[in-house]
Amino acid sequence: MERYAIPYARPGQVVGLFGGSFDPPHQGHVHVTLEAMKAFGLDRVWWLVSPGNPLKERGPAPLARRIEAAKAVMQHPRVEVTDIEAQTRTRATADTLAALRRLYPQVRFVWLMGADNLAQFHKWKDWRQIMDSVPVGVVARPGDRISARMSPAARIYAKYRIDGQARQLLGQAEAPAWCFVNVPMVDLSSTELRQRGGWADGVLPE
Ligand SMILES: Nc1ncnc2c1ncn2[C@@H]1O[C@H](COP(=O)(O)OP(=O)(O)OP(=O)(O)O)[C@@H](O)[C@H]1O
Ligand SMILES: O=C(O)c1ccc[n+]([C@@H]2O[C@H](COP(=O)([O-])O)[C@@H](O)[C@H]2O)c1
Repeated sequence: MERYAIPYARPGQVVGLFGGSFDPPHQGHVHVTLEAMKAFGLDRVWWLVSPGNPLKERGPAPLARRIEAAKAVMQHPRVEVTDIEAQTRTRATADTLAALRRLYPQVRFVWLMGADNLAQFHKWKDWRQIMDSVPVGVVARPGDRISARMSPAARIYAKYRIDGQARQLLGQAEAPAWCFVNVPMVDLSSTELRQRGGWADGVLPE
C-alpha cells in the first residue's frame, strides 16, 4: 500500500489528533474538525484514519480507500489526513499517542472525539493513561450529550474538566484536562451512510 508522509508540525504547535474509522468519512467529521480547531485553539488537526478500531468486530473498508475518500471530503490548509497508525503499527490510541510523543517530543497534542466516544471511553485500552498524558477535547454529537457527561470517564475525571467557556485554554493545558463543547451539531453517521449504499463498491455516498 502507498505510504503517506509523516506530517510536519513546528515545535510548540498544538496539533489536534482526530482518530476514526471514517468508513466512510462524512460532513459530520469535517464539522467536528473545524469546530474543534476553533474552539480549542489548535494550530493543526491530523486525521488518524484507523487501520481498525480495536473494539469494533466488523472490519472497515480498505485503509487506502478510506484515506482517499477522507482527502476528498476534508480539504483545509491546516488539516491533514494521515495513515499514521499504519506506519506506527499501533491500533490502540494509548499506543499511538506514546509513539507520536516519541516522534514529536516538542509538539503539543490534543486528542479529539465526538461525545459518543467519551461515553465509551472507559472501555479503551489504558484509557486513564490517555487522560493523564494529553488534553482531550470532546465535541457534542446528537443523542450522546447526556450519556457522555454522565459516563464513567467524565465522572472520574470531573475535577479536571475545563468549563466550555474556557475552551481556548485546552490546547495549552497540562494533562489531565478535558473539555466538552456544546457546538451546533451535524446529525450524520457512517452507519447511516453505509446503509444508504454505494460505499461497499467504493462510491462515496452523497
Ligand atoms: N456527526 C458527528 N458529530 C460529532 N462527532 C462525530 C460525528 N460523526 C463522527 N464523530 C466522531 O468522529 C470520530 C470518528 O468517528 P467514526 O469514523 O466512527 O464515524 P461514525 O459516524 O461514528 O461511524 P459509525 O456510525 O460507523 O460508528 C469519533 O470520535 C466520533 O465520535
Ligand atoms: O484504544 C482503544 O482501545 C480504542 C477503542 C475504541 C476506539 N479507539 C479509537 O477511537 C477513534 C474513533 O474510532 P471509531 O471507530 O469510533 O471511529 C479511533 O482512533 C479508534 O482507534 C480506540
